[in-house]
Amino acid sequence: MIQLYNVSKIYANGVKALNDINLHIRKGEFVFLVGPSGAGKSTLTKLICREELPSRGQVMINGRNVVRMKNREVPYLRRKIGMVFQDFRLIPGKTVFENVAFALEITGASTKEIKRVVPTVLRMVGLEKKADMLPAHLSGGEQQRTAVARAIVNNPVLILADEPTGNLDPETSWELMKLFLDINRRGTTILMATHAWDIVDAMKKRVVAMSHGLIVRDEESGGYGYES
Ligand SMILES: Nc1ncnc2c1ncn2[C@@H]1O[C@H](COP(=O)(O)OP(=O)(O)OP(=O)(O)O)[C@@H](O)[C@H]1O
Repeated sequence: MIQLYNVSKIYANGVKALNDINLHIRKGEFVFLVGPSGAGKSTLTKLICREELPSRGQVMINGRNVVRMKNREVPYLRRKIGMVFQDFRLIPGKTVFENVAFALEITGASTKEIKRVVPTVLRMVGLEKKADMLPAHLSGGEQQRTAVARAIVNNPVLILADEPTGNLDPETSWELMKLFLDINRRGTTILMATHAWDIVDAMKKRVVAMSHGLIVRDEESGGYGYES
C-alpha cells in the first residue's frame, strides 16, 4: 500500500528532514508515527500525499510511483487519501454538512449522491444532529469529527492524520481514537503522527519511531517509548 525506498528530503534551505528512509505499510494497517518535534514525521506524510517531492528515492502508493506522477494525476491520488490535521482546517463559512459535501463536490458527485452519502457519513461520526451548524459553534471534538467525516466521505484507502488529537482534551481524544479504530476495522489503512504517548501505549498498534530524519524503531504492538 505504502512503500518508501531510500527516501531523503532536503528542503530548499538545506535542512535534511529525511535521511534514506525505507518503510513499508500494508493495506489495513494502523501505524503510529512518533518522535520528537522536527524528527521528520510531517515531512514523511507530505511525501505520501505528494505535497512535497523527495530529493532522492521512490514513494509508491497503491503500486503507483508518486514521484513520477504527472500533476494532473495528483487529484486522483489525493482522492484516495483522507487527511486529518491538528487544526481541523474546516471552511468557517460552511456548515458541517457543507464542509463534508464540498469534498464530494470537487470529485464531481451529483446533488443526489451528496444528499445520500453525507448524512450516512455524519451518522457514522455521530454528528447527524449538527449538520446545519457552523464550525465556530462546535466543540473541538465535534470539529475534528467533521474533519474525519470529510476525510472518509470519498472512501479513501488511506487516512493520513497529523497530530489529530493535539487540540483535544483527553476524553475527546479517546472518542476520536475509537472513531479511527472503527474506520480502520472497515479496512482503511491509517498512518497517524502523534505525540499522544498515552494513546500509543494503550492501543498497542505498530509504532514507527523517528529521530533526526531516521527511522530508529519499527515495532508491531509497540509503545511510545520515551517521554514527550
Ligand atoms: N518547508 C520547509 N522548509 C524548510 N525546512 C522545513 C520545512 N518543513 C519542515 N522543515 C524542517 O524539516 C525538519 C523536519 O520537520 P517535520 O515538520 O517533518 O518534523 P515533525 O517530526 O513533523 O515535527 P513536529 O512533531 O513538530 O510536527 C525540521 O528541522 C523542520 O524545521
